[in-house]
Amino acid sequence: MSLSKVKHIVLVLSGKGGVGKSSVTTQLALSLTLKGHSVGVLDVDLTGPSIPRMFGIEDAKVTQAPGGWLPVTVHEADASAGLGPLRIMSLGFLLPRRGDAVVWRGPKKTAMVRQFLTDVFWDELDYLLIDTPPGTSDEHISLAETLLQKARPGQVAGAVVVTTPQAVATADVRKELNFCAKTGIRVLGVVENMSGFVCPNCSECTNIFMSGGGEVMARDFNVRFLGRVPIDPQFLVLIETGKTPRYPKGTVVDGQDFSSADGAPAEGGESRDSALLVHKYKSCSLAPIFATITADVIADIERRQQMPSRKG
Ligand SMILES: Nc1ncnc2c1ncn2[C@@H]1O[C@H](COP(=O)(O)OP(=O)(O)OP(=O)(O)O)[C@@H](O)[C@H]1O
Ligand code: SF4
Repeated sequence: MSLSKVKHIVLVLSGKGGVGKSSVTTQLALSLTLKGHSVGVLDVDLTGPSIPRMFGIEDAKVTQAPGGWLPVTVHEADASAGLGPLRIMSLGFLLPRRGDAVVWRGPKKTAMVRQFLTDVFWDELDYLLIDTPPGTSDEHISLAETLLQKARPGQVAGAVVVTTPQAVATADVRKELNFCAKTGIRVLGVVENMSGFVCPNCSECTNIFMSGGGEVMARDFNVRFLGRVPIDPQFLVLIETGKTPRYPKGTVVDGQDFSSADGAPAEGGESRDSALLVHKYKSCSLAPIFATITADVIADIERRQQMPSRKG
């Protein structure tokens, strides 16, 4: 069975589209591999699979093997660099026009989600991150049901819920948290994305929307608040063009100085080689923020694993 070699499954959820669920999935995956873990990403966002684009592997081909579809490798493990391997499977690889949204009706979508969970051949993985469609739609419910049926007890570690300062004001995120409670999926924590802005022109990180709502909401639902992630246009540049992030002198994000040295060549240059993404990401102002979020999530999962399982 495709999930049998996977240690922990983590869902990435958002009540609303466009809040940065795929970029959070991408950065969690990169951070986990930078900590030496073997990681898979399964993109079942049928509303517009964006994971292949984020990793710069839109043109990759998936092959069918006796064990199922073989995921695409972004980079292999590198023991000398303490790097774990990263593999991706996305519905986007199977669409004739990459980036298209799927217009199938309910039953076909449900069948596809089931097939995705059972027919992808994952090798040994410490973490499988699942990028889910936004909302609490049919795909969601089907995904949650199938996942809980197919997974071993305790294999689904829980969900990271992504929101933005504006989305907190809507009912969508609360709906998502209620959905988790109803389906029995533990919430690992809430990430408030697009919380502030790392300006490319001066060294300020400015709060352009009210921030802090995610933390209040997490408290209301008695779940962990994992942190605030600012909008960093350099992250977009990295994803869209493959250019290593560069910052004006004096740029301090989350207490860390990111000023780029004048004239110094950027690591990895401007090559679109997806294997270099993880190395370039280390220069991004969001990397230390995600390193902390990831460490928190790992610690929580490991702590729970050590707790004696409750019977009955
Ligand atoms: N913190 C951030 N800094 C800079 N750009 C960001 C950040 N978060 C998200 N983005 C960008 O905003 C856009 C939307 O983000 P993303 O695709 O991750 O959202 P999503 O919630 O997965 O959307 P969808 O509902 O379409 O799946 C992307 O271009 C992404 O790169
Ligand atoms: S942070 Fe500075 S450069 Fe950026 S928009 Fe604000 S004032 Fe302008």
